[in-house]
Amino acid sequence: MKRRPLFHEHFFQHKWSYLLGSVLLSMSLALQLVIPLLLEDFTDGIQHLTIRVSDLWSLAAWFIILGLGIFIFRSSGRIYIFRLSRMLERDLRTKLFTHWETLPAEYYQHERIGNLMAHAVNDVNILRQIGMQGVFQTIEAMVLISITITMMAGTINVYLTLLVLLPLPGLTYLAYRFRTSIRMYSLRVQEAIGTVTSRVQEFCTGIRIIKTYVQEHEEIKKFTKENGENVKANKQLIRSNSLFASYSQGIVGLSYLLSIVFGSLLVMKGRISLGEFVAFNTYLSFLVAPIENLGKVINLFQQGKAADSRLRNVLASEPDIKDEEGIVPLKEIKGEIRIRNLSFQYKNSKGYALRNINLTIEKGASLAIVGKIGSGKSTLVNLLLRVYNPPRNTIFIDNYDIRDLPLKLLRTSIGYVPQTNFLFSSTIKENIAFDPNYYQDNQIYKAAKQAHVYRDIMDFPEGFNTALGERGLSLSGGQRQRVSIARAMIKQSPIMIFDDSLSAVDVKTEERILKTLRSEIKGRTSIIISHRISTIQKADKIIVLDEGKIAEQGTHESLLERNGIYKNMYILQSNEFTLEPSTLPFSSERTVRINKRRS
Ligand SMILES: Nc1ncnc2c1ncn2[C@@H]1O[C@H](COP(=O)(O)OP(=O)(O)OP(=O)(O)O)[C@@H](O)[C@H]1O
Repeated sequence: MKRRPLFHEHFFQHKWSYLLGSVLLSMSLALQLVIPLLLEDFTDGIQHLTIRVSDLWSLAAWFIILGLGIFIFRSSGRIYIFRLSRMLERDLRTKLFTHWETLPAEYYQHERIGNLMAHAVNDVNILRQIGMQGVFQTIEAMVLISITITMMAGTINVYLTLLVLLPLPGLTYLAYRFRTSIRMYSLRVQEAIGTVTSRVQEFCTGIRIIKTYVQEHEEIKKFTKENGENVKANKQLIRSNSLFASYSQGIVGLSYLLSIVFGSLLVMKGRISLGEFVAFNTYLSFLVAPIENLGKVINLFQQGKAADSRLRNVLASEPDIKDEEGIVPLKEIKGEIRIRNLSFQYKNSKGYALRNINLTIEKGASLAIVGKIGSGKSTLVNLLLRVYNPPRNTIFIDNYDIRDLPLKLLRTSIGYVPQTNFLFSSTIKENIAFDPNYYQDNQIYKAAKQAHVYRDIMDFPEGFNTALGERGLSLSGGQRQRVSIARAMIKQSPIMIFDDSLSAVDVKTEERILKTLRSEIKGRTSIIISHRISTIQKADKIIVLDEGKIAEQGTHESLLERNGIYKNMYILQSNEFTLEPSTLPFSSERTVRINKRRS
């Protein structure tokens, strides 16, 4: 279904508030239009010497009263309308953020962060400006132009009014002519800002690599080029906007010229009084700003249209990983996992990441996955978590196809420590208790102790309240991993997944953590991925993945008997160097060389 422009949605939702704001603003404009009438009387009074000193005082009093009235109504109308535009800004950002949270991981692989930021910042800002200046100046222009023209024609001279208005339809023509170019250039500006923002974001994230690889110059070159594109796009937009504004002023100037020449003639012929001539030109001066603003507003609406359509495109992207129709209203998961004939191919990839996987993990059992880099280990757990959707009828938990389980239940039932440990810019405590459930301090401390990071945290200046991230403390790789483990442990989930979660800690710490984890996760189903045999050798079952297939499976002992990939890995990682090269399975020169080097 085609979605209504976002600004329309907001406008209709708040139509009564906008009406009230318009009424307040219109009242201030109506008061403003009394001024030329006072000036007319005053000028005619001076010309005919009928004015007295007391009239001057009353005129001054009128001006003060009018000024106060204009001030009160205008500022309250302005505050009212501007407040609505801030609400629009808030609602749009919330809508975007909420929508982004529903989108799958895949979406973020294809979208540049800079583009997403440009949507959240620039596009939303443009729509806010429409709600602010756009609405305010449109109301002002419509009210002022219509009443002013009525006053000019009704109270002074209809022919002179028609004459000075003659050039003004040219403004509509101009707006039409510039419409396409302004919209096109503003789209280019927004895209260019997206690119520059992405570059800055990438630069900040990768600053260490850039410096260590001495790529500063190259990065500056790329940035300068993209920044230049941004300036070029802006220049084109400014050129269009300026040309439009200058032509508009020319048209307004022509109206003035006509008013002065023909108005003076009418005064000389006695068809209008000098006071009326002054009042007429004052009215005309009231028309200049709104007519000019109308031009700017038309351009702003063009930019808004582009921003609105970009935002609607973002909001139209459908999350393909969501609760599907007919989900089983299960409340709890026990933890038996069955995988049947699972093959999986990423959308943008040619080959299969997983091929014909068949596997059962009993409730409470532990499974270890080893395999070369890129053999499909993380893919398997990502499918289990439905970060990507597995094909139907391939992965079952407690005999339910995971596609039929409520997504929230599935994910809250899995304590997951990912390969890349992301910590938020908040306190350590908040990073550990990162879950919909509320946790007491002692539960947080317990999880930290289980992950063997409690002592490290207590050594930090503010313990668990120490801030991490941009303006806080940086943790070592091993500390990050252990905080991530604590985050997963606190959930007490029936299924635990550790994806290469101990790679950054030394072997001794690893041993201690594993010992604690084994006793803490007893009775829960666990999956441990690792490149280190030492991490996984005590698992109930070990599978060896090779190019997406299960090449071997069994216990540590049974796999060592097989003289296969697992045993080869074991020997390579083992510190036993007494083995003769001839006894090594797949013994290669490289294996022998490594062993010699070690000894
Ligand atoms: N999002 C993705 N899109 C396309 N291909 C992907 C994606 N993620 C992984 N792959 C590919 O799928 C294959 C398996 O990757 P996966 O990350 O599961 O391997 P892994 O065994 O976990 O590797 P590692 O030990 O390095 O973590 C690889 O060939 C990888 O390039």
